[in-house]
Amino acid sequence: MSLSEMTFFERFEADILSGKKTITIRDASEKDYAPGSCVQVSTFEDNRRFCQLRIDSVTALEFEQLSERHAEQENMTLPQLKAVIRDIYPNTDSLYVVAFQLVN
Ligand SMILES: CC(=O)Nc1ccn([C@@H]2O[C@H](CO)[C@@H](O)[C@H]2O)c(=O)n1
Repeated sequence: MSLSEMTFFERFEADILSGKKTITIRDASEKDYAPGSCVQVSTFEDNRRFCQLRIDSVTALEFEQLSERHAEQENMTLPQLKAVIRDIYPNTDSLYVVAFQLVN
């Protein structure tokens, strides 16, 4: 996927648009987003564009370092966040926290 595009599962759309979700945690395939750049955001399921985000930072993180702070920024509990990440990325512990803000 291009570095000016990002997809999210549709179930997170409302939290992103309301500003409740301000990070996403990805694997190494998405670690190269450039801080300061804007990305077009679409749903994973039907590729429907729903917003633009500005990338604030991309920070390496091991699964075991996931904290309550990350969960808060995901609008989840820590056990929920860990379960979601294990589900999406069952085969790696090397993750990246992508912090963003909504454009407009
Ligand atoms: C659709 C796609 O390509 N990939 C992903 C990967 C992750 N995420 C979300 O980021 C957080 C931490 O992983 C959680 O909120 C995840 O559900 C997502 O929505 N879409």
